[in-house]
Amino acid sequence: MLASEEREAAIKRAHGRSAGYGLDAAGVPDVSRLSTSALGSVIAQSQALHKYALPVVELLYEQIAGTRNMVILSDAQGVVTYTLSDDDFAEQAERVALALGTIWSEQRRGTNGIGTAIAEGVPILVHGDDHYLHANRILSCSAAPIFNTDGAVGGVLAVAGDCQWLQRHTMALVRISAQKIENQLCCAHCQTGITLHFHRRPEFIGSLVEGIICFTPEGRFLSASRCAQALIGLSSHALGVHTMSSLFDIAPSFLLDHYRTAAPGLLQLRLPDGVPLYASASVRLGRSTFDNATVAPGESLTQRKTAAHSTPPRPNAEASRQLSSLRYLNTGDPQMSAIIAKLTKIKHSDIPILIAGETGTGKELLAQAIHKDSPRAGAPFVAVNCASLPETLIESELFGYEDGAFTGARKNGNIGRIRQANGGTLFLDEIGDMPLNLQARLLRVLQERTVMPLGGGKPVPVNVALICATHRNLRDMIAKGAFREDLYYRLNGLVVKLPPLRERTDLDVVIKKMLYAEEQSRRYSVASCVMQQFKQYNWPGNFRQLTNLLRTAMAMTAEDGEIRLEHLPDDFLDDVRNMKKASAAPAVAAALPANATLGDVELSVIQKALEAHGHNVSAAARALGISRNTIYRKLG
Ligand SMILES: Nc1ncnc2c1ncn2[C@@H]1O[C@H](COP(=O)(O)OP(=O)(O)OP(=O)(O)O)[C@@H](O)[C@H]1O
Repeated sequence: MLASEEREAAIKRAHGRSAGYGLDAAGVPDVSRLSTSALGSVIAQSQALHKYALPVVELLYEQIAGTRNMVILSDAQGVVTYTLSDDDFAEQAERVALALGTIWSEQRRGTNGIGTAIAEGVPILVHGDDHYLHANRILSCSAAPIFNTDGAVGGVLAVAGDCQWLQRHTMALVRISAQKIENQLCCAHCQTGITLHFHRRPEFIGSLVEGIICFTPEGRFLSASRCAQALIGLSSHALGVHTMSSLFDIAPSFLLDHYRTAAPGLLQLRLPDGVPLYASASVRLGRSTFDNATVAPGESLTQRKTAAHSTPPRPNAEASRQLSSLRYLNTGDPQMSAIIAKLTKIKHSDIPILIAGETGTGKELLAQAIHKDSPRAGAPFVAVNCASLPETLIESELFGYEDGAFTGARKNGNIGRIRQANGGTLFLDEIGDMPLNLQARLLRVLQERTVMPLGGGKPVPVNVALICATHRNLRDMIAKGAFREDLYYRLNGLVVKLPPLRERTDLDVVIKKMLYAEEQSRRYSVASCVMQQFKQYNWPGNFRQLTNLLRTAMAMTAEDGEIRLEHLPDDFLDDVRNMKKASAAPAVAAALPANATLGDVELSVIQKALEAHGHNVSAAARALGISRNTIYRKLG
């Protein structure tokens, strides 16, 4: 909305343009209107705009009904394509030819709400004598351009009425409504793909000022709302060369994993310049839509209600969402049942929890389930992977920093992940990878319950529940002087060790739930000979590998949805064959010394996979169900 001097300047410019068009201010206005067929084709061209704008127009009308006003929708040339008005204003509107098919461009009508909003490209109030043509000075018009995602004006939303009845808040209502329409037009670009709703402050997500950005399922840029362009600092045109990874440093597969977790809270993203953002996402793939509503693996993924797709949640899905997440993870394996029983007992206390287990066994998923079942469920769950952050960044990332604490530090500083988790749960994944000097700082935070940001300032009190995870043997690390004993005893209030997939006795139930979570609109099943192979396989990548394998196999199935041997990837079948000759992981483990750590076993499995795939890292990563980066990291 323009400040009053800016508005006056805009009106002045509009008068200049109107005079330039040779209009006679005191003359009879051109009130001609399009023929019915010409108007029909204009409306047909505005179909997308109408689809998303009309519900908003009706809502807007409800707010101004009875105030001698009319809500108007025009196309980008100022042709009125839709009106909704009070009867007592209709006569006045008729007098100035404010009707369907009339053209309110500045060229025809001089300074006026619709035409001037198009010419200036901003929301504007044109009131009484602001109008260039004397005949229109009985009007007051609040108009806002509706921008397409490419930045061009696609139409105008306006409220026009008797100038003696000006309602001060009308301009704000029109501007908000136009923005609502723009946001919906932006989301409409994403019939299949990923839509991120984001803002620097979590409380603004879901509000009108959130940024909306859409990507294809592969992560290519599709569209961005104006707020998104402003928050990112790039125009829609400049965003065109970006992908989800280049902008936010996350891959679409990460999002899919995120929405299969038990408590997919807000995502925490970072722009290339380091600015942190909070985001929620809606992923629409084929007939499945899932988003930030609570989704546990195996539960029905939440069907997001939109005007276009509205599927009521199924009663059983509703019921299963009532189950606690920990109970949900209890699928009948005795080791898991024992873990869940222990965790359930302490879920109301803030006892630090240490989760051990091989890669992909569901450590983060369990941590989220613990958080979701705890009294802290309404507060943030903040996960930090100590292995994936460069050593130089862990400190600033965790503890935050003051303005100008170091070269390259962001203006206004950064509160750090520990403070972001205040009131909630801090999950430190791969805690064994935390450098020794930071272990000392973390210990101080846990003892003193305060954080001291880098670059000075006062200690800030924090209140977090701590859950850590590791695939390493921390006791061995302590013996080697690589992990602080005092920190270890602070972290291990309760230690639970997640069983690897090959030891789980509930594979049938788990797979059934996973298939259902992937796709509820179709029934999938696993042929018994395939299940037999699954049970014999050693699953070095654990759940992560199983998830990837099932996704691929599901895409291969025929009409009946049964996963048969021919639907499994060749490298998996090769692995199964090789393993039958000599069961890989136990053999690897057996070949290692008795005091070998989980890390040693992992390393051997990775080396074996590399050998089996001719040292092709991508093929080995695929076979293990882990990323190439993980292989490089583990080998490094
Ligand atoms: N019980 C389960 N049922 C279904 N999917 C699961 C289960 N446990 C884990 N997964 C899936 O497996 C993948 C890996 O899980 P998660 O990240 O929790 O493992 P992790 O042990 O933390 O892995 P890493 O050690 O590599 O960080 C995720 O996609 C997760 O959703």
